[in-house]
Amino acid sequence: MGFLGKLFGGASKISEELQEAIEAQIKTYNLPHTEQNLIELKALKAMHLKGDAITLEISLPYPCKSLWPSIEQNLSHCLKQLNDISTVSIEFKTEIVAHDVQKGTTPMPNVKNIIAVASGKGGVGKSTTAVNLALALQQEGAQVGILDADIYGPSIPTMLNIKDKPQTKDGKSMQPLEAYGLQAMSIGALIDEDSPMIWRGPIVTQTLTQLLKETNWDELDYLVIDLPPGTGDVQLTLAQQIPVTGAVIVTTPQQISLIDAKKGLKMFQKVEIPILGIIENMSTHICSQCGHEEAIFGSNGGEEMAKKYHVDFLGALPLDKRIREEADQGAPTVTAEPGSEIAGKYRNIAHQIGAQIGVKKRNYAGVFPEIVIQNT
Ligand SMILES: Nc1ncnc2c1ncn2[C@@H]1O[C@H](COP(=O)(O)OP(=O)(O)OP(=O)(O)O)[C@@H](O)[C@H]1O
Repeated sequence: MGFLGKLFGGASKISEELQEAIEAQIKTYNLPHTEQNLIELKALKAMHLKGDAITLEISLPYPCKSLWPSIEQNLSHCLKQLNDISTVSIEFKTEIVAHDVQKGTTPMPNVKNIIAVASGKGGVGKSTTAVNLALALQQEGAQVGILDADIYGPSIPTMLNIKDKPQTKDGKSMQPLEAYGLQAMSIGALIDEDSPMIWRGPIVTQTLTQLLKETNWDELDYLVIDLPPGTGDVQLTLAQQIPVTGAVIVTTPQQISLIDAKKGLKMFQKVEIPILGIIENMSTHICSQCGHEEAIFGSNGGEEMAKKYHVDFLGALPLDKRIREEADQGAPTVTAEPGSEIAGKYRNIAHQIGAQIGVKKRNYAGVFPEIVIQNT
């Protein structure tokens, strides 16, 4: 007896044979960026069969709204292979849960998953990548926050055009700032733009941990943290103290950046934070005048590094004037030009990150999915 049959074999009016056939068809399709089907992902919540029309209620564990039409098409194709089914409709929802964090840390009650964005070297585009990814995750259906922990160059308020200072309701905690549907907090919002950051390590880590914990994040699925560049004591302490679900490393393809990115990778491995993957930024430059493509910083460094260290290569972003201009103007590319090829690249990376987290171990005992079959 199959999975659906085991649950409802006695009570359901649908023949056991049809249940098994439906289950077998569903199992032939793996969801994008995962190697799991709806049943393995515990994403199938209910099925209704009326005559030869079937409706599936599915709840995906990662945000991918722009992929829903193709998922629907693929599942319809699989189910329509059965003689008993001629119409398939799907009701989608996104339901992101909290996943495991590294040993020695406790998950935050109002933040389900923290994604740390790091780079070994400064200036490789870590903040630009972090903010575009946060926006992409949010556009795809998640509740997202961004914490600008880049003490040496807090740039998120500029990139999100945030001019307000954080407010407090109780004198103890701060309300997150808001932009484009994102919740945001930045060390930059609390300090004078022109004051040099000459704090010592322990003060930096204490301030950042406070900033994280004393912001009233509102039920976040993901909090993206833009870490300070480098792999020194500050970064190591943060990696040990912040409950992180996974880390993303941003690098340019050039050797000098890759050497530092490897140090970053090893730092996360040391504190047992899973690496979600490597992003190669400023991969190639496409001339806005003649369209000529040039690998200014060398080619494929990030991809080769990912292969060597057995981590995922999440994708490459070109060195493109628009990415800089739009971030400088306070509307990052994913928001300014959501239909552009570049925004598509950020979205693709966001899907992979979400999917990787979605298949990780949950930080509570997984509940057996409640599947309801109705035959009306
Ligand atoms: N793919 C890209 N194409 C064009 N410009 C980019 C790209 N990525 C980032 N930039 C630009 O490069 C500059 C540095 O980017 P960013 O501030 O994101 O780097 P960073 O790694 O966070 O730096 P730091 O951590 O040292 O503050 C910015 O002016 C940004 O607009």
